[in-house]
Amino acid sequence: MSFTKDTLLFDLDGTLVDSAPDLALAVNDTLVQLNLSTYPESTIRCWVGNGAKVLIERALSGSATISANLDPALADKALDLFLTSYQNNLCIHSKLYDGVLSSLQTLKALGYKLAVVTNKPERFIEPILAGLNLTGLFEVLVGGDTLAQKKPDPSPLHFACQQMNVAIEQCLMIGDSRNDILAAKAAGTQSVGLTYGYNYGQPIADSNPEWVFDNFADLLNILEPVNS
Ligand SMILES: O=C(O)COP(=O)(O)O
Ligand SMILES: [Mg+2]
Repeated sequence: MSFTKDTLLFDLDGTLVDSAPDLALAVNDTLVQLNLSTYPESTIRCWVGNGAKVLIERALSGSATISANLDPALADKALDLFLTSYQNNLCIHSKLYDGVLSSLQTLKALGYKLAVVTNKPERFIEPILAGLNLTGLFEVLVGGDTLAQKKPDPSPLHFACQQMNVAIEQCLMIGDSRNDILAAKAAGTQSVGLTYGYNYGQPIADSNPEWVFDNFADLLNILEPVNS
């Protein structure tokens, strides 16, 4: 299967960047400051995907399912601590997945418009891209707090399209999480699911994206030069 699209919407965490080590450090730093027990990175990895607020609420609950008894004041305080801790340590251990930089450069050279649509707070996107040498590749950066809704809601995808003046049908969404695939389906466009990311420890194929790839560079096999 191949197709002609000219705009690529990329998820960030678990797709371009393995950010879980730094997210886990900030989560555990927060828990230590609150005199609560910490969790292994392998556990925290499975809590990433719905933005900072949900991540810290899962950590306070010790589970992917947020406790109904969670104290809202504690959750607010923990979120503040987490955001400060993460802000100060965005790119200590985070790294690009194999093939990301060269593939993005190739796709840009092939004529694609590139955008990031992440559930991560918007303020963190640019510093992380800068820390990993991805500055200047993307036309638009949409964060989890850019709009009132985040993925799996389709609004951030539509917003990215409006900013780039393209139709949603011209776009392909590329992500590691069911939130990316659900958002693409709700927006009415196709998606690629990458198997190496977070997705709550579940296979991304379960969400039925049009393509499933094990490596980021596999994208190059379906993307021909724009207007070729
Ligand atoms: O930070 C998160 O919870 C998820 O971010 P992502 O949408 O880039 O995967
Ligand atoms: Mg992701």
